[in-house]
Amino acid sequence: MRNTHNFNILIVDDDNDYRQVLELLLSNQGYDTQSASDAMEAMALIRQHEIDLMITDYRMKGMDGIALLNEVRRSNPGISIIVITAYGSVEKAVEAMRQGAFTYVIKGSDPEELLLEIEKIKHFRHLELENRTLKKQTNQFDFMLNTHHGHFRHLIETAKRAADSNANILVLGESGVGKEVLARYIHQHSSREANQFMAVNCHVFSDSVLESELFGHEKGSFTGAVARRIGRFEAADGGTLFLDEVGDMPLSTQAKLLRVLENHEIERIGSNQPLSVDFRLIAATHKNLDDEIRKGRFREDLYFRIATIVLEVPPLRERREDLPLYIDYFINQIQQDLKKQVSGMEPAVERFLLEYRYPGNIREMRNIIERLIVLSSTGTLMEKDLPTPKSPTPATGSGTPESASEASEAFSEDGVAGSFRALRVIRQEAESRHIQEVLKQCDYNVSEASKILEISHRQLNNKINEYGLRTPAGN
Ligand SMILES: Nc1ncnc2c1ncn2[C@@H]1O[C@H](COP(=O)(O)OP(=O)(O)OP(=O)(O)O)[C@@H](O)[C@H]1O
Repeated sequence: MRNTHNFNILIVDDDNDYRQVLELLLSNQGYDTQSASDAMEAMALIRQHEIDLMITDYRMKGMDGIALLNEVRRSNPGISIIVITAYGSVEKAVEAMRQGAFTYVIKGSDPEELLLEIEKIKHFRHLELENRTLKKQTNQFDFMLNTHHGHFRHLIETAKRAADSNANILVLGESGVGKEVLARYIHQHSSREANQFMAVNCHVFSDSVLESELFGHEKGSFTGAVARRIGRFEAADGGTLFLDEVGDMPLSTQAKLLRVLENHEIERIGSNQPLSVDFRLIAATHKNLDDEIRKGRFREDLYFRIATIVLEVPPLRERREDLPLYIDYFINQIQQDLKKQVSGMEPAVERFLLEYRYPGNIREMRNIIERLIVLSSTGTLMEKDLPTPKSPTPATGSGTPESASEASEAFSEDGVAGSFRALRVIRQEAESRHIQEVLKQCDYNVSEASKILEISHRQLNNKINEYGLRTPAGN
């Protein structure tokens, strides 16, 4: 059974039988449904309920499906729309898509097709929500300009200036330094701000899926292509395309990307109709692309295309002067998010936060502070809730115990508190091994693995980064 909770679908059709069949089909899948036999009734229901998706017949007495679609797009632009049409009026349905319908479905076709389209809509809505949340976060990132680190300040100022141009930007830096945050910051300070920021992580898709993600495909262009799909290049039209982990892109896709950047045109897989696209590319990688070029794994001509401006984000451990700024920022943010008041921290916690080397960079600092706040029952951040051995090993090593032997050192270190920390380390190791095994089982398909592990796609990506797990393409 699909996870369909809290997804409210309005069915509009003057054909009672068809409407009832659809209602039955969708409520059997666990969706909440409302139904209306004409446009007026539909509009009344939209005013009363929070509707996520409207499925409307094209041809109806009175106001037809297209007029209803236009009315809903104007009054409730957040509602996704699918148009149902009879055989023979496909051009009209395509017109409906041009007017803003997500897709069309032919009456009497396999119901599984409709269910798949609904799944897709849910997926897109989820991405949009994530996008909005990240965008809200990005609004607060002007605090980055308060940096005390000369090179980082210069970098942010360059990013802001570069935002005005249309130049392709390459962001380099270790995992978790904030490359995506910087990319969003650039988008937000650019003239494309009102349009999409479309992020694609090249590392999480297998080679063929990556191409279909980027270019989209026509229905029937390969097994499993049950409906037309708009790719990310097209979806980023007018906005910014963020290609994360571009160093992991297979050579064949690199060649195709280069052509798109040269011609500003794409063809969906299974179509030979060129479509012009206009997006600004920001690419990012934690890899050393010079090395990759030398080893023949990255095209030099593509490098020159994507690297008009290169921004290299320094690791957090090289910006020690900024640690107090970030610590305060995250404590403020997280206490607001969790609605929990932080009254202070034990001196050992402060020492730790200021001396730790943060191999996972800003992402790791955020996680550590979040954990300290979640675990604190008194409002004071406590040493016992720190995730690693007490000594932060500021000068050498990563500061995170990486092996069972390090864990067992922590184990013998200081009685009960040490034992808890060691257990935590062992648990993290077990978790990392388990995730690696599941990934392997699923042939490194992150979506499939996240389902088995019962965590979100994003959480799994974070774990992959946190534990430095690499799929074969990343090795
Ligand atoms: N300047 C910043 N201000 C606030 N939070 C930040 C900042 N930079 C990074 N973060 C936090 O760190 C997390 C990681 O950032 P981001 O995803 O941008 O890093 P990344 O370098 O793109 O990582 P990866 O290479 O693993 O994709 C974000 O979710 C965000 O919470």
